[in-house]
Amino acid sequence: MKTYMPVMLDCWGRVCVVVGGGRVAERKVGELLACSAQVKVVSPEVTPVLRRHHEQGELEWIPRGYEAGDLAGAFMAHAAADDPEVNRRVAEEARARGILANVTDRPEAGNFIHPSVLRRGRLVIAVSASGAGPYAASAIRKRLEQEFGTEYETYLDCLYEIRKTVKEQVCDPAARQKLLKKAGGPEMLESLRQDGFGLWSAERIRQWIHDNQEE
Ligand SMILES: C[C@@]1(CC(=O)O)C2=NC(=C\c3[nH]c(c(CCC(=O)O)c3CC(=O)O)Cc3[nH]c(c(CC(=O)O)c3CCC(=O)O)/C=C3\N/C(=C\2)[C@@H](CCC(=O)O)[C@]3(C)CC(=O)O)/[C@H]1CCC(=O)O
Ligand SMILES: NC(=O)c1ccc[n+]([C@@H]2O[C@H](COP(=O)([O-])OP(=O)(O)OC[C@H]3O[C@@H](n4cnc5c(N)ncnc54)[C@H](O)[C@@H]3O)[C@@H](O)[C@H]2O)c1
Repeated sequence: MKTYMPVMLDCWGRVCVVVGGGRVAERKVGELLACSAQVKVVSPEVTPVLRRHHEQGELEWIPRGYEAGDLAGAFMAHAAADDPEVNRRVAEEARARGILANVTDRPEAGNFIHPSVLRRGRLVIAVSASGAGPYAASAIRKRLEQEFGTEYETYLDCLYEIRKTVKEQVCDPAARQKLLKKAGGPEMLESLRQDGFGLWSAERIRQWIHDNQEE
């Protein structure tokens, strides 16, 4: 069985080329735009959603078929045309350039696959069936959607601020570690729940540090 390495890629501002402009390309572009990639779509035709992204200046659309050289300067490529021969050529160019490639009709020709993704602000839950079947990954993601509600977005925003303040204000490594461990634990989620998931003020954070340092 093939096992994959899960990673969180920083695509911000990096050129990511998507060859094809259909339903599958649209899904992959959605994920790329969510992480602020610089998206370039090469396809004679695109879906209305992709066209709208283009008109709003959110991506570059090259309205023609793929040509060798289209991947120049790219960080990542997606081969999502409905022509296997085109996808094969895209995969080949990506391999020759040593860049990341997702090949939608023949995953083994590329070097990464997409998980099913649940986002709650900073919380990202990615589910993969490692190629066994996208419906299974999607169904598991939908179950997790029930458990991890929108409150997790505020929870992690708060945690981010608390961690920043602790790192600025608490010099002793042992005390710092104790606080950070506590902040990441289940009690913090409960405290925030009791406060109605409002973002804590700087004063409230200082108070929390003070209360929990003295214990
Ligand atoms: C999770 C998700 C993420 C995303 O795409 O962003 C995703 N596919 C999704 C949907 C979906 N895919 C397919 C259908 C039609 C139904 C069906 O055929 O079953 C639907 C349903 C729909 O479209 O509604 C068909 C399909 N998929 C692949 C092939 C080729 C092959 O397996 O050889 C074929 C046959 C094509 C054909 O022959 O026509 C390949 C891949 N699809 C993957 C991911 C990767 C493995 C993921 C894993 O196993 O964990 C992998 C390997 C590569 C990749 O794409 O990265 C997303 C769900 C998002 C969500 O709902 O949350
Ligand atoms: N991995 C997945 O999640 C997944 C899911 C379903 C289907 N697929 C596969 O993905 C591919 C695309 O499926 P779809 O449903 O988006 O198809 P689609 O018919 O909706 O879109 C195909 C797109 O490819 C474009 N295209 C055609 N020739 C091209 C060329 N020479 N250069 C660039 N673009 C070209 C078309 O203009 C169109 O925009 C198919 O090969 C399909 O088997 C993958």
